[in-house]
Amino acid sequence: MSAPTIHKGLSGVVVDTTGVSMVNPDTNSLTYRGYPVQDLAAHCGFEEVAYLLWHGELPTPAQLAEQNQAERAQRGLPVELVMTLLSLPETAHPMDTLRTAVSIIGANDPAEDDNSPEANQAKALRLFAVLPSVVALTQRRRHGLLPLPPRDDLGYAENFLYLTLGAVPEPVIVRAFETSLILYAEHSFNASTFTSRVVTSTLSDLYSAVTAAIGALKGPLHGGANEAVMATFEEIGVADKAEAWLTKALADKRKIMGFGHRVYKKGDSRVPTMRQALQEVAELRDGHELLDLYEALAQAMHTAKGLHPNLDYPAGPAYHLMGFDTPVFTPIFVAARITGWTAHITEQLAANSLIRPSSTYSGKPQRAITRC
Ligand SMILES: CC(=O)SCCNC(=O)CCNC(=O)[C@H](O)C(C)(C)COP(=O)(O)OP(=O)(O)OC[C@H]1O[C@@H](n2cnc3c(N)ncnc32)[C@H](O)[C@@H]1OP(=O)(O)O
Ligand SMILES: O=C([O-])CC(=O)C(=O)O
Repeated sequence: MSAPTIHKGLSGVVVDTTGVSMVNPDTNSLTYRGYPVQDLAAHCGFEEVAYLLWHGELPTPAQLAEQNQAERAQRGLPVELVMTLLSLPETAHPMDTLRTAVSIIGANDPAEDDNSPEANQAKALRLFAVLPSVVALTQRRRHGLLPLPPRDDLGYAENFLYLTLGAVPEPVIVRAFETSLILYAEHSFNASTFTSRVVTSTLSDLYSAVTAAIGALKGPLHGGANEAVMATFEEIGVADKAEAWLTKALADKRKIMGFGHRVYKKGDSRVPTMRQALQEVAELRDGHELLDLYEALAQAMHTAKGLHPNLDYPAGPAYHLMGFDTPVFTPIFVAARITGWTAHITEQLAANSLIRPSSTYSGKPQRAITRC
């Protein structure tokens, strides 16, 4: 019998179908429920995109109004949750705080184990509504500030920025932020989404699946890269030093965060839209030096390795210029991706099969016990 072929990292393995989104590396395209993500970023709000991912169609004005009303009503954090989150060490990474928050919200939900589509949609909307408050709490705590109460007169992106930064910024910043949320919302069977589907496939609950997905997203080979990109920029300093820095980093066999992708080999479909948003933020926030460094490193990386930036590369500096602290970049990604994760959890449950792949044994041959 010939040995089975092993696909390390499940690379190229098709494990299921999905109707949520399609990533096409040949045409460098990404569609959510059939709509190109660039069109959604140009014409829709993040709340509409969330509705689309959950329900399969863009909302009518009445459907959007109903969702917005329910979302705005659930933005606040219960006092006990705030107290528990503030009891975590100040050194806790905001991703750990976020993961803990989801776990606590789940433990307090009497419908936690109800896996009906209706109950899970209610949980998805609740997490969607509340996560910006948790992200904002983590940034404000870093500055010795208490959380602000959410504002139900503001849209999702505006309220998120207000809660974190203490004021609603210029419309250009709001739109660039909203663009990033739309681009981050969904990306087929990426590692964190797949994690959420694995957990769901055991018929566990939605909060457990999301908690696990947050853990998967935290790693620098996945969502954590948007924070690592900023660390790279800080290490390099100025554009003139990018090429020499890269030569040494590659000689040291370092991974350059924000470059490369498991699926896209000719460039990430979302980068041009986010690069444009970064440009607009940089023009408003005196970010020309950072933009020069961005271009210098991207050019050097292309020359040295033929590798293209992924979405984390423009998102990191854009968030920095908007006023976010680096440790909240990946939590912002969570707040956006909660829409995609929960759409996949619902899809997994609708046609479930336990996810349990096989392996080839590579350990010691069978042997007899001689010691105990
Ligand atoms: C939103 C997101 O999650 S997007 C991804 C964010 N992650 C990052 O930016 C982390 C940096 N990038 C990487 O580590 C990788 O490109 C990954 C993990 C994203 C994809 O990994 P893979 O699909 O396994 O990469 P792939 O097989 O295409 O790698 C080909 C070669 O390029 C190298 N390579 C790929 N990305 C990078 C990088 N960022 N820096 C240096 N070398 C790299 C690999 O080491 C490999 O080299 P080798 O053939 O000498 O071993
Ligand atoms: O698809 C992936 O592997 C990673 C990614 O870009 C995402 O999750 O947005």
